[in-house]
Amino acid sequence: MDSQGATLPPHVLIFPVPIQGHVNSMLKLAELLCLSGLDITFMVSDFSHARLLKHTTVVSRFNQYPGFRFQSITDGLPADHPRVGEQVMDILSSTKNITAPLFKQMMIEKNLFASETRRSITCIIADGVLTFAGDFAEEKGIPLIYFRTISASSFWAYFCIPELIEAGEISHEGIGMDQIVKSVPGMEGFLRFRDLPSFCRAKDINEPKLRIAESVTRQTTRAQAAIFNTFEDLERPTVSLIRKHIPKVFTIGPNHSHLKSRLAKTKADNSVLSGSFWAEDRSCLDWLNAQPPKSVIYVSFGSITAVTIEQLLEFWHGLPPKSVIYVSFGSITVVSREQLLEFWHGLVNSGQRFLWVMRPDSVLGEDRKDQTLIELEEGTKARGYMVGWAPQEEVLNLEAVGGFLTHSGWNSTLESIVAGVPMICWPYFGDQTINSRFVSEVWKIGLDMKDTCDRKIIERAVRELMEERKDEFLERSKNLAKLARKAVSEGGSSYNNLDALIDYIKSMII
Ligand SMILES: O=c1ccn([C@@H]2O[C@H](COP(=O)(O)OP(=O)(O)O[C@H]3O[C@H](CO)[C@@H](O)[C@H](O)[C@H]3O)[C@@H](O)[C@H]2O)c(=O)[nH]1
Ligand SMILES: C[C@H]1CC[C@@H]2C(C(=O)O)=CO[C@@H](O)[C@@H]21
Repeated sequence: MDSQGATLPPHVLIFPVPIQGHVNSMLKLAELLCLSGLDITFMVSDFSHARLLKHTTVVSRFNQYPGFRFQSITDGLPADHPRVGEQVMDILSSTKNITAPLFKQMMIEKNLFASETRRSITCIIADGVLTFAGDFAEEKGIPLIYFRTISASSFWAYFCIPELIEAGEISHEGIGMDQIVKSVPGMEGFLRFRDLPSFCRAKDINEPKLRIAESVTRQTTRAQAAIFNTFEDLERPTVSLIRKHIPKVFTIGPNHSHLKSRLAKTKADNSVLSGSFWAEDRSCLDWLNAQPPKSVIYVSFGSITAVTIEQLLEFWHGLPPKSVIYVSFGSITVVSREQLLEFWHGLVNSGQRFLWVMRPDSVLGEDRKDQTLIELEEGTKARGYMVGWAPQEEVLNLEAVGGFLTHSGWNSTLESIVAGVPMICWPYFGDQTINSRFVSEVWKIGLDMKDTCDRKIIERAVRELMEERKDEFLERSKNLAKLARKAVSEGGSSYNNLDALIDYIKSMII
């Protein structure tokens, strides 16, 4: 590097798993690093890139940062792959088998993205699940930091899979799902078998999902450091245990709130960029603003969850009168035309007002918003509101929203915590089953109805959250929200940890 090059900033490659929840939090990290003047190459799948270009303002947003570039690459799945429900797991094998060799070739051919104005990559921040990015970093001697986008507690439970297997605590048949798990240190008091990450619900200890979760998590220790989208006051005991295995752990979250806090110091506009893969319908904000304070429950199952129509009908029938419901099936759910109609009738017959998020492409066999959906929208207007995709973070911060019925994806959980909104959790898979246990038993800011989908249970849960125990839930949620905001403000733990991370990245330039 010549004398001019010596003054160039570090150049970080950020590489998320191309799924909504992962891209969202890693885009926020990218902007946080851009604000500190680092050069960033953000590697994203062709599929997600096209979605971002179509539905967000990423281009104009990142044009403000001359050191930022997108680089797209295939996710290895055919264009028409649904990327929803359980099938989302295909992304792990397709990226490993197809993306990995292309990534390696691209990195070599492009000389690690070096140019006149940019160093070659000085550090890779890879999604903790993308082990091939770690292999490449190791092979080329490039400093590696893993960013696992789930909670520290979920990560820790995955990390303890070998101990769970050793203690015979994986195959819980005959033991009972409500028995307490003993082999996850720090969680002996409250973690039941049903709360373990869903991949631990294996009949056989050699089940591929279990073994992949174990190996992917354990290999994190080869990185020089790890980043978590969490904050010390939220998960301190678990983070301390992780630090015994990975000495450099940077807790810098909640990323969306941290970005807002940093933008407020440096830019006139501190609005946080949406990384939505779908077009946000902002008209629901006006509708929500017209509702009484804390009267609305927001329902969203994130971007991967797939539910059956029977389960959905149970939800709608169970909701109490005079509560307004926000309904979102996230980005992954698909239903048939017939199921959709059944669902809609169930919803309308339940007599509730609701705000319903229904993606136009979520009806199986329909590529466009067809007549059925238009009719449903019309019919829904009488009782509520329907949108294709919501600006969730903004929705949660509106005065009208008093509860969030969520699938407990980690971003949704953090967004609800920052907004001080109590949750009813209906986890679908993976890390979500742990998150929901922490919401109900550790932070006590909501209810966990995992493994049930019964109208009576739902009705009871909604009444408990929105009426009977409303004040205590709101009080604790408000307190936790304060701690989250403190963490990302100047002098807070996440704020300081981000500064330390940036110094660390600078120190790694060879
Ligand atoms: O109508 C909607 C619904 C969702 N969102 C956003 O989409 C994101 C969804 O993220 P998350 O809540 O984490 O759900 P998933 O997309 O399902 O997340 C995947 O990735 C997460 C992070 O690894 C995991 O915790 C989850 O289990 C996994 O399913 C959030 O930022 C939401 O604000 C919207 O903007 N509008
Ligand atoms: C594709 C899913 C398998 C594991 C991933 C994950 C994680 O454990 O980091 C969380 O949620 C899913 O999006 C990912």
